Amino acid sequence: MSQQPENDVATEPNEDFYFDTEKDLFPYQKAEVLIQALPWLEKFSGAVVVIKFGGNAMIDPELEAAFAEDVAFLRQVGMRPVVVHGGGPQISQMLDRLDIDSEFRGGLRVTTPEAMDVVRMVLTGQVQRHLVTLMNHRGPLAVGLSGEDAGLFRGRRRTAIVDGEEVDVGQVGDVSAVDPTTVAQLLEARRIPVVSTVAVDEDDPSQILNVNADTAAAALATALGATKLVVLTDVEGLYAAWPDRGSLVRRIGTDQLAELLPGLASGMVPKMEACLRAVTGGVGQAHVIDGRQPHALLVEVFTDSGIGTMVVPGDRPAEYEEKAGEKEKGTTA
Ligand SMILES: Nc1ncnc2c1ncn2[C@@H]1O[C@H](COP(=O)(O)OP(=O)(O)O)[C@@H](O)[C@H]1O
Ligand SMILES: CC(=O)N[C@@H](CCC(=O)OP(=O)(O)O)C(=O)O
Repeated sequence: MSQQPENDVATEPNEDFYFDTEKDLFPYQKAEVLIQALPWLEKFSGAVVVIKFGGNAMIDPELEAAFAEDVAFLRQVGMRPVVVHGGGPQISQMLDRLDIDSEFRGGLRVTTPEAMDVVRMVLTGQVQRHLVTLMNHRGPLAVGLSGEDAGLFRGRRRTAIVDGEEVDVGQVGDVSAVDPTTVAQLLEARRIPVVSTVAVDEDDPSQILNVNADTAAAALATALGATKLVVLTDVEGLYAAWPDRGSLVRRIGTDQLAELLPGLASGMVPKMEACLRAVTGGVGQAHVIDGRQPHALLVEVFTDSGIGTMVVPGDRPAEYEEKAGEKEKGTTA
């Protein structure tokens, strides 16, 4: 999806964020940071957090390493992180190398049987393996799973909507059923599951389907009764009037998000749909945050102000950047 034209106007990450904690923080400020984290450490102890890591964030090795550290940190302080990864740019690169045509319609990759082989190979054989190895630098905790494993994801073919018309996009599906047993068992064993988003076709179990990773992350978060879904992307969050930078939404209720959705441009649609589905499905809160900022995940979870866009249940008018107060401490599922 990152190939879409909206990306041309993506905002630049804030360079001021890069600082050296040893040089730039006085010792008492370090203590301040730790103290600020305390209520969140208490609140999220034992919480299941599903994190969607997009293919765009994986292009930068430093960001990837920071992400792996953040996930290890969450696990180390007693949370139960689950990583669901994308890999759109990596799939496109491999399709190009193999000279296989690839295009997106309505935000979904048109997936021929030949392209599906490449999607499966890149997601489970390349991207997932790479993330598992990276995360295991800090201890042998990460275990890779595909949606094909132990009935994790079953799917149904879907079409795309382009200019109001239904369009066939081939072997592309929506998640129709999730069996989270194996993921839950891994969490129980204090492992970190790393999930690729291929689903078995419910109507023809000899076939597999390509599922958008945001959609799959939401389905898994719902099935696990997760406390939080966090989607990392390449923009600060949801802009209500994209690309007007003054319209960054800090917090929004599901009712208002449902009203906003039909007017959104395609890049944000699967992400906001995923947040909406997860929170209406019982996940306490969903966040879209800027994966271009190192340690964005830790900032979101452990600081009072949080970052990005937070989706909460029910009727809450959108709050914009300057109006947002302290982030809401959602209910633990
Ligand atoms: N209303 C909006 N708010 C924020 N970003 C938007 C909006 N509409 C479209 N976009 C685009 O969506 C992009 C994120 O989607 P995508 O590229 O598919 O992300 P990812 O690769 O992380 O899945 C942003 O970079 C931006 O260009
Ligand atoms: C159906 C569909 O479009 N599937 C996506 C799956 C990967 C994905 O969603 O990756 P990102 O999160 O990096 O975009 C694709 O083929 O690119």
